[in-house]
Amino acid sequence: MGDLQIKALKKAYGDVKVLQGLDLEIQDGEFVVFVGPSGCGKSTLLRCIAGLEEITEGELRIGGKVMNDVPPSKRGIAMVFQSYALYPHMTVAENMAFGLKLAGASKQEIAAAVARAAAILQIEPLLERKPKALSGGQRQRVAIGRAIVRKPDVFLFDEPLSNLDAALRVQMRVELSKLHQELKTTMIYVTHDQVEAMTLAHRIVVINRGVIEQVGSPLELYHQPANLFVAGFIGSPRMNFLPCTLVSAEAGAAWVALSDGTRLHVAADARGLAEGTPLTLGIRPEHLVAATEPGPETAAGRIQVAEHLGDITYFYVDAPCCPETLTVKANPDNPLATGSSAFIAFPAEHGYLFGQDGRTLPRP
Ligand SMILES: Nc1ncnc2c1ncn2[C@@H]1O[C@H](COP(=O)(O)OP(=O)(O)OP(=O)(O)O)[C@@H](O)[C@H]1O
Repeated sequence: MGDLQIKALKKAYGDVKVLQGLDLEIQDGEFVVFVGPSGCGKSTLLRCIAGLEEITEGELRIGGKVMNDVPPSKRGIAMVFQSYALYPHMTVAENMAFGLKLAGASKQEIAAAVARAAAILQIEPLLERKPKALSGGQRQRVAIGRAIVRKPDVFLFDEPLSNLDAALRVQMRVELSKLHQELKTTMIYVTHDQVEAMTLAHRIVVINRGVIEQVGSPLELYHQPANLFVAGFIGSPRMNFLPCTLVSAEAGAAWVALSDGTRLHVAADARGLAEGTPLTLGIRPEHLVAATEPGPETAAGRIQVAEHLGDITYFYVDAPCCPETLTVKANPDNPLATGSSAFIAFPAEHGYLFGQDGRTLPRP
């Protein structure tokens, strides 16, 4: 069975603590994606699961068995790397067969497994070629095929698509999703590409500095980020953050003042915090509204750059209410242009307030 339990897992290289005591459960058949900024420890966690790195402290179970001291080949896992790691002197078929051959499988078994994987990945016409005669996307398919033939309980993917061009990434992403639907095997996938994480995962694990910040479905993380870090990490372009102070709080609603004095109403529960408490207001680009005329609760600004992408327009707005440039996602028929004055509205129901500890204040 491909279920995993990770308990208080720590990994250190000498004095460098890379993973700081992680707890995580993964169900059999789940597609789980680890995301986080460069150096946060996501590959290290994957390599600890694979057995390529020793676990410093804590416990890893796969299928109920403690795996801490079990060698990689006995863990029931297969790993696909960014670099493909194919043997250049072997054909595609030989590359795919190699692991089974080492494990002592019969010729018939090997042939059947290779044929099945080749059919799933639609690489039958390539079986007799050497890796150098394949495109990047085809090589990655062979690397995945090599993992499939081993019928692992758990697939581990370490940024498998990052060497491919944008169009091929999209295509392979869809294929990986289909592959998972077909095999229904647990998949654990590391990426720094948010779109990959959002589209592939049942659950995303957001890691930051060796700590899990939040675990949840893509839309949970998007709509209910637990803290400022997750709010800023999930979603592209990023959520806008504005420093503000608390003016007053009632059940499910707070008034805050931005740095230019603009007062806004936000659907968040700030009761219990003192007036004047510094907070951060977060609001996503698609929820800000840029208008030509002022309205109630609008802040004045100027459009620094308007990017017209056809189906949508992005406005980058400098406004005294915010030290950072605001990003506004607008309809293409919005008449504002580079250099225009703009009035930015912050619909209360779409705002998030973050406390000084970075945690999201409760929302109604
Ligand atoms: N063998 C090692 N010795 C010392 N430090 C290491 C070693 N391997 C990794 N690290 C450190 O551990 C941290 C986490 O590395 P890891 O590769 O897991 O990050 P990551 O989140 O996968 O980043 P990226 O997206 O850049 O690959 C980094 O700060 C890295 O420098």
